[in-house]
Amino acid sequence: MKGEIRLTLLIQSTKKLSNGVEMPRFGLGVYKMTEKEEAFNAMVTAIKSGYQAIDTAAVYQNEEEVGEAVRASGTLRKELFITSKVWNTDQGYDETLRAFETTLNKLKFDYLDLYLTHWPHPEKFVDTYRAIERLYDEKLIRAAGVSNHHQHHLEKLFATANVKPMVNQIELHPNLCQVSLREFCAENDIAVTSWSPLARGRLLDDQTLKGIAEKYGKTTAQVIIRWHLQHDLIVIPKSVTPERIKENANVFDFELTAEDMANIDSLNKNERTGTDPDKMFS
Ligand SMILES: NC(=O)C1=CN([C@@H]2O[C@H](COP(=O)(O)OP(=O)(O)OC[C@H]3O[C@@H](n4cnc5c(N)ncnc54)[C@H](OP(=O)(O)O)[C@@H]3O)[C@@H](O)[C@H]2O)C=CC1
Ligand SMILES: O=C1CO[C@H](CO)[C@@H](O)[C@@H]1O
Repeated sequence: MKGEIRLTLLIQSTKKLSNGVEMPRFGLGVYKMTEKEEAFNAMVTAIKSGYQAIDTAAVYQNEEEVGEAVRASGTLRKELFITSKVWNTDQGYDETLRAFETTLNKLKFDYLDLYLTHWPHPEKFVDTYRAIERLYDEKLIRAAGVSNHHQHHLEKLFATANVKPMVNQIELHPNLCQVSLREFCAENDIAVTSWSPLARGRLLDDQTLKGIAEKYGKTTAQVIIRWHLQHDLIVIPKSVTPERIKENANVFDFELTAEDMANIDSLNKNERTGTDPDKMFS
């Protein structure tokens, strides 16, 4: 019990976004949680274990379960940070406003903490973000952001946006370190969230990571999550397995040395598990 309380306190570390909103550095990703009961149980387990953030999207088809899990968790809505995203087929100004309303209705919330353009649709991402800015101005979302945006997409947004995106959620893990995009985001005060932080499980048998994990008495997943946190990234590992949900959160009681951070950095191969945003719509 004592250990659980300690873990809960430790995982409540936040990153201050450019507008001053505190975003939890650690949360639960819920992609592929489409089986309703499994999704609901995983989300409740996470919140009860101290997770303060959930990352969903309209296309994940589990926004209802997110809302239900929040209400069933015994944690106040305002203690949690919920992100969702507008899917590609709903992009455009009016379409995004409508999609947001649907999302809010599914969640049965009266606001979202963060809303993102899921992918930069070449003809529509600027208008999509304009709608997200309107939602921000109307205080329906606490922070405005994007996902899968390269530097050139962000530069295009900067030319028209009144408010720079506060977050860019991109694929990022030791095989895809995204160094230059991370630097560009830092220069522009855009927080970076790592999606597929465990490379969808593909990195868990890596020998370098296994060796480092052994040294700290941690698992490979915990070492990777710690690597994200020490790089000032927001990290949202997904798991439906109760033990793993707890394991992934148990990363606040050790620190990787600079040498181990550099060893993990050296695993970079610029290798994606998902699609390059520039190829998503071609
Ligand atoms: N913006 C975007 O375009 C995208 C956003 N995302 C977001 O990022 C989140 C995370 O990315 P995701 O693609 O889900 O992949 P992750 O890198 O988080 O890996 C998830 C996989 O790793 C397994 N796993 C998790 N923890 C452990 C552990 N401790 N030990 C062993 N295996 C483990 C899970 O299995 P199991 O569940 O069976 O336990 C699952 O198979 C998504 O859920 C979503 O919220 C993801 C993709 C694109
Ligand atoms: O969030 C997501 C989950 O993964 C999907 C398949 O790769 C992506 O298209 C989507 O962006």
